[in-house]
Amino acid sequence: MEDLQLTGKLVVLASASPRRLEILTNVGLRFEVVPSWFKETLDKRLFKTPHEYAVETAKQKALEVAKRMPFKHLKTPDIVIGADTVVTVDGLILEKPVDKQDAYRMLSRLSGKEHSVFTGVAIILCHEKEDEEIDYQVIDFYEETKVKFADLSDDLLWEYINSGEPIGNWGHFTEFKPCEPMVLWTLIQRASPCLHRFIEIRDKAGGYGIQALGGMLVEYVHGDFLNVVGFPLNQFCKKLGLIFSPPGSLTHNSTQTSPQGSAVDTVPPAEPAASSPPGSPTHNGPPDSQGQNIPSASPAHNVKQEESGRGEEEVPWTLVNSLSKCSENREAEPQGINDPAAPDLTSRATMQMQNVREHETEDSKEKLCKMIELMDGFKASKVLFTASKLRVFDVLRSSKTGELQAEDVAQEIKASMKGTERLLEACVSLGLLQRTGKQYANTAMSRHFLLSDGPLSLQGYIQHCNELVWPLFTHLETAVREGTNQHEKAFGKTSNNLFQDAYYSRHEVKLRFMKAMHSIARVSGRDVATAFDLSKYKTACDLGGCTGAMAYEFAKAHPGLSVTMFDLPKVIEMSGHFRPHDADDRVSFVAGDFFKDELPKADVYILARILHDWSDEKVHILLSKIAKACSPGCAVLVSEIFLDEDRKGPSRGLLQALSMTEGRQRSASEYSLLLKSHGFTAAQVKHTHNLLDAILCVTE
Ligand SMILES: C[S@@+](CC[C@H](N)C(=O)[O-])C[C@H]1O[C@@H](n2cnc3c(N)ncnc32)[C@H](O)[C@@H]1O
Repeated sequence: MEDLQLTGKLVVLASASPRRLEILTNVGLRFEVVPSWFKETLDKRLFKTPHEYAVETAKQKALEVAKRMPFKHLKTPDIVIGADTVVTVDGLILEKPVDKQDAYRMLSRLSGKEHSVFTGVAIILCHEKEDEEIDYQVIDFYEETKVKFADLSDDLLWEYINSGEPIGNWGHFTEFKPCEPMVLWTLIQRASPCLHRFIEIRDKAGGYGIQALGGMLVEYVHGDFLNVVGFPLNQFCKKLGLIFSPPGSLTHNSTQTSPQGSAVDTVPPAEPAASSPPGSPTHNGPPDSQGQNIPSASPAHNVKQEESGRGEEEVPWTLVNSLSKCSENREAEPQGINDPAAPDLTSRATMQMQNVREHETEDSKEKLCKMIELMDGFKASKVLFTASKLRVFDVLRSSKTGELQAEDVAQEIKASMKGTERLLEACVSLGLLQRTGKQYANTAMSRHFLLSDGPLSLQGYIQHCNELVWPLFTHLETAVREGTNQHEKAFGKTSNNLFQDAYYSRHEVKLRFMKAMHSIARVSGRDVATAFDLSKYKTACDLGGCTGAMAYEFAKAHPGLSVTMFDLPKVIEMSGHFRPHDADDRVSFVAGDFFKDELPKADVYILARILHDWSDEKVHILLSKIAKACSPGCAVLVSEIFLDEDRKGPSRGLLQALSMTEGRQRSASEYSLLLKSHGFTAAQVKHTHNLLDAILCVTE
């Protein structure tokens, strides 16, 4: 039996469930946790069977993460695992109770009866194609386990409900942050709903947790016990074994014959992760009987652990392989406490207490992980800044094979061998580079965002962070004590007007600032430009449009729209440097000061990253001027980082506020109120899940 490994692959669990995490961790799988944002709102009536519903939900959860990660986390996973567990009884699907009454309703329905627990699992294989589009292949299956509850008195039920377990006995909410390297710009990009966000873990389908106190309610379990806990490990391992079997040994017959159902689909890259009912192209589509859509573990994947630099605790693949080769037929023998080998009730209770302790340990490990990440965050950021500044990513790209040894890189970047090696190794650990043997190469994420001439290059913004934001943050303590911006301390110069005094006083600083704005506008511009239907408008004016990157995105997205880009004369004189090769002549440039000069006439005024920079007083001056220039039906589109309504995130916005001069960050409803006070109403808000969100309001 060949040993197969997931070495070097980025495996992601798209679930915040500590139980799933524990089950997979226990078998030695190394993975990251990125909880899915997919809302479990599929219409159950559209599904013929409960397992179809669970499988579809699992698939949508996993796809949402697979599609979000390249943009929000700046890395493409190799494998994303999604799961959804439902309990069914009397033809009803029970999910997670929302409160104690709901838990009582569910548990009393289960009392004295046998019910089924279905877990749908989706394994998404992500393949980056040559054009950097990503192919998603879906392997899904489900597992059913039958569980019988004893007759439960009301007193017992309430005692159990009041223990807190049915709706989360480690607190209803837990602060969750997966263990990942914290790179400043990763933070900036993805912190929003992922970091510092409270994620519900009261995730007990049917309102009980069999692995803890809820186990005492159970008379018998027929089938996979771990399936009831939340993840059918046995069948999952078999499927993994099939997927990563050596070429030739792959069979997909199981997708047609397995009683537990399994399907292989390819999802087109452009497809949104929206909910889709069964029968949609991605649901239970025909399996690829030739196996062509399934990647096999090629010898290249079987790199030795010491070469890969990852994974000393690999999955015991011999076991996984054996499982995968086992007959697909389920064993008819019941498992659980009817099984003579199963532990008696007392020892089960002891095991459950042990489980509680293990969960607590896991919980504190997660917290420690987060602490370490926070403590080391600045080092990671500086590694990124330094590697970018030394052009490490460009140097690797320019080599013939796309990979170089440390000494060649050292020579190219004119740095010491020892220092370069350390830098490259640190980059590998942060996912910025990959290493095979002694050869270093860019990762997909670096190719995407870190090459200086890439269409989505963040180099400009990274250098701005390095040269301007970093020195400001070294004076954070004073900034907090004094409540002021620390430009003078950091740069030996006061800045009353951020742009005139700080950014535009020297040519190279201005160019750097413009490059920074340009890179953010290139990365976020399309999502902002397509956030709303602007087809009824003919003209737009992008106030403070800087290099015009956003204006070009609007022109591209709206064929009937002409866009005037308006900015200070010092900026307009340089904006030609940033003109795209396919520049649209519907974009024109006007120089002026939006506080003092007359504004160009337009149907829509765009304010992208403008309002947060100014005091309330100046914001009102600007909005009054826009309101005056508008005729009825005109609109204002504001694009900013929108704070959550409770101002608890995203940290990207709140961290940025720490180095602000006179401005401040606002939530969508604060922007809406602000605009309303100038006669702009009927707010439409778009959270783009990119760097900037958007709000559109119209004049009455
Ligand atoms: C934070 S940048 C945003 C750039 C651009 N809107 C974007 O999203 O990429 C602010 C812009 O406002 C411009 N700006 C600042 N003060 C201005 C003024 N008084 N009149 C016109 N533009 C101004 C700056 O030159 C700069 O381009």
